[in-house]
Amino acid sequence: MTDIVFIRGLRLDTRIGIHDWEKQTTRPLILDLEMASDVARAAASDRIADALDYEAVARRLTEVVRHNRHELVETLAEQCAALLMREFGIPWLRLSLNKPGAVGEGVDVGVVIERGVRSST
Ligand SMILES: Nc1nc2c(c(=O)[nH]1)N=C([C@H](O)[C@@H](O)CO)CN2
Repeated sequence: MTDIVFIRGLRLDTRIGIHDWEKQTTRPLILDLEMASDVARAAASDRIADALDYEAVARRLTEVVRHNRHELVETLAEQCAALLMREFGIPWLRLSLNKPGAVGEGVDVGVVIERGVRSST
Protein backbone atom coordinates (compact mmCIF):
# COMPACT_ATOMS: atom_id res chain seq x y z
CA MET A 1 0.00 0.00 0.00
CA THR A 2 1.50 3.34 -1.05
CA ASP A 3 -1.40 5.72 -0.45
CA ILE A 4 -0.72 8.83 1.61
CA VAL A 5 -2.83 11.06 3.82
CA PHE A 6 -1.00 14.33 4.39
CA ILE A 7 -1.00 17.52 6.41
CA ARG A 8 1.08 20.45 5.20
CA GLY A 9 1.85 23.72 6.92
CA LEU A 10 0.25 22.98 10.28
CA ARG A 11 1.20 25.77 12.70
CA LEU A 12 1.98 24.49 16.19
CA ASP A 13 2.69 27.06 18.90
CA THR A 14 5.07 25.91 21.62
CA ARG A 15 8.14 26.60 23.74
CA ILE A 16 11.23 24.92 22.32
CA GLY A 17 14.95 25.60 22.15
CA ILE A 18 18.32 25.21 23.80
CA HIS A 19 18.56 28.80 25.07
CA ASP A 20 17.00 30.09 28.29
CA TRP A 21 15.20 32.89 26.42
CA GLU A 22 13.53 30.35 24.16
CA LYS A 23 12.01 28.61 27.18
CA GLN A 24 10.26 31.83 28.22
CA THR A 25 8.42 32.41 24.97
CA THR A 26 5.99 30.65 22.66
CA ARG A 27 6.89 30.42 18.98
CA PRO A 28 5.44 28.66 15.96
CA LEU A 29 6.71 25.43 14.48
CA ILE A 30 5.44 24.37 11.05
CA LEU A 31 4.69 20.68 10.61
CA ASP A 32 4.43 18.73 7.36
CA LEU A 33 3.32 15.12 7.60
CA GLU A 34 2.83 12.20 5.21
CA MET A 35 1.14 9.09 6.60
CA ALA A 36 0.69 5.75 4.83
CA SER A 37 -2.97 4.79 4.77
CA ASP A 38 -5.29 2.59 2.75
CA VAL A 39 -7.21 5.32 0.95
CA ALA A 40 -9.08 2.79 -1.24
CA ARG A 41 -10.93 1.37 1.77
CA ALA A 42 -12.25 4.78 2.83
CA ALA A 43 -13.05 5.68 -0.77
CA ALA A 44 -15.14 2.52 -1.16
CA SER A 45 -17.21 3.09 1.99
CA ASP A 46 -17.17 6.91 2.06
CA ARG A 47 -17.03 6.63 5.86
CA ILE A 48 -14.67 8.62 8.07
CA ALA A 49 -14.39 5.55 10.31
CA ASP A 50 -12.48 3.82 7.48
CA ALA A 51 -10.21 6.80 6.89
CA LEU A 52 -7.15 8.11 8.67
CA ASP A 53 -8.78 11.26 10.03
CA TYR A 54 -6.32 14.12 9.37
CA GLU A 55 -8.45 16.44 11.50
CA ALA A 56 -8.06 14.13 14.51
CA VAL A 57 -4.32 13.84 13.83
CA ALA A 58 -3.91 17.62 13.62
CA ARG A 59 -5.88 18.11 16.84
CA ARG A 60 -3.78 15.54 18.72
CA LEU A 61 -0.52 17.04 17.45
CA THR A 62 -1.62 20.54 18.44
CA GLU A 63 -2.32 19.30 21.97
CA VAL A 64 0.93 17.34 22.35
CA VAL A 65 3.21 20.01 20.91
CA ARG A 66 1.60 22.77 22.97
CA HIS A 67 2.79 20.97 26.12
CA ASN A 68 6.31 20.33 24.83
CA ARG A 69 9.20 20.91 27.23
CA HIS A 70 11.98 19.37 25.12
CA GLU A 71 14.83 21.51 23.84
CA LEU A 72 15.50 19.94 20.43
CA VAL A 73 13.24 19.65 17.42
CA GLU A 74 14.67 16.13 17.01
CA THR A 75 13.22 15.03 20.35
CA LEU A 76 9.82 16.55 19.65
CA ALA A 77 9.67 15.07 16.14
CA GLU A 78 10.52 11.61 17.50
CA GLN A 79 7.87 11.90 20.20
CA CYS A 80 5.21 12.96 17.68
CA ALA A 81 6.10 10.13 15.28
CA ALA A 82 5.94 7.46 18.00
CA LEU A 83 2.65 8.79 19.32
CA LEU A 84 0.99 8.92 15.89
CA MET A 85 2.10 5.41 14.97
CA ARG A 86 0.88 4.05 18.30
CA GLU A 87 -2.43 5.91 18.62
CA PHE A 88 -3.51 5.97 14.98
CA GLY A 89 -1.99 2.67 13.83
CA ILE A 90 0.09 4.37 11.15
CA PRO A 91 2.61 1.92 9.66
CA TRP A 92 4.88 4.52 8.04
CA LEU A 93 5.22 8.28 8.18
CA ARG A 94 7.47 11.13 7.15
CA LEU A 95 7.35 14.08 9.51
CA SER A 96 9.00 17.47 9.07
CA LEU A 97 9.30 20.11 11.79
CA ASN A 98 10.36 23.55 10.63
CA LYS A 99 11.45 26.23 13.10
CA PRO A 100 11.19 29.30 10.90
CA GLY A 101 13.45 32.23 11.68
CA ALA A 102 15.52 30.33 14.27
CA VAL A 103 18.82 31.26 12.62
CA GLY A 104 17.73 34.36 10.75
CA GLU A 105 14.85 36.15 9.13
CA GLY A 106 13.34 34.13 6.29
CA VAL A 107 15.46 31.05 7.00
CA ASP A 108 13.85 27.66 7.58
CA VAL A 109 15.60 25.05 9.76
CA GLY A 110 14.45 21.79 11.27
CA VAL A 111 14.31 18.06 10.79
CA VAL A 112 12.65 15.48 8.58
CA ILE A 113 12.27 11.95 9.92
CA GLU A 114 10.83 8.79 8.41
CA ARG A 115 9.68 5.99 10.66
CA GLY A 116 8.09 2.58 10.09
CA VAL A 117 7.74 0.44 6.99
CA ARG A 118 6.24 1.73 3.78
CA SER A 119 4.81 -1.37 2.17
CA SER A 120 4.48 -1.45 -1.64
CA THR A 121 1.91 -4.25 -1.84
N1 LIG B 1 19.86 20.03 15.17
C1 LIG B 1 19.42 21.07 15.95
N2 LIG B 1 20.16 22.18 16.03
C2 LIG B 1 19.74 23.20 16.79
C3 LIG B 1 18.53 23.14 17.51
C4 LIG B 1 17.76 21.95 17.39
O1 LIG B 1 16.67 21.78 17.98
N3 LIG B 1 18.23 20.93 16.60
N4 LIG B 1 18.11 24.21 18.24
C5 LIG B 1 18.82 25.32 18.30
C6 LIG B 1 18.31 26.52 18.99
O2 LIG B 1 17.27 26.24 19.88
C7 LIG B 1 17.90 27.51 17.88
O3 LIG B 1 16.72 27.02 17.23
C8 LIG B 1 17.65 28.93 18.33
O4 LIG B 1 18.83 29.56 18.62
C9 LIG B 1 20.12 25.47 17.63
N5 LIG B 1 20.51 24.32 16.85
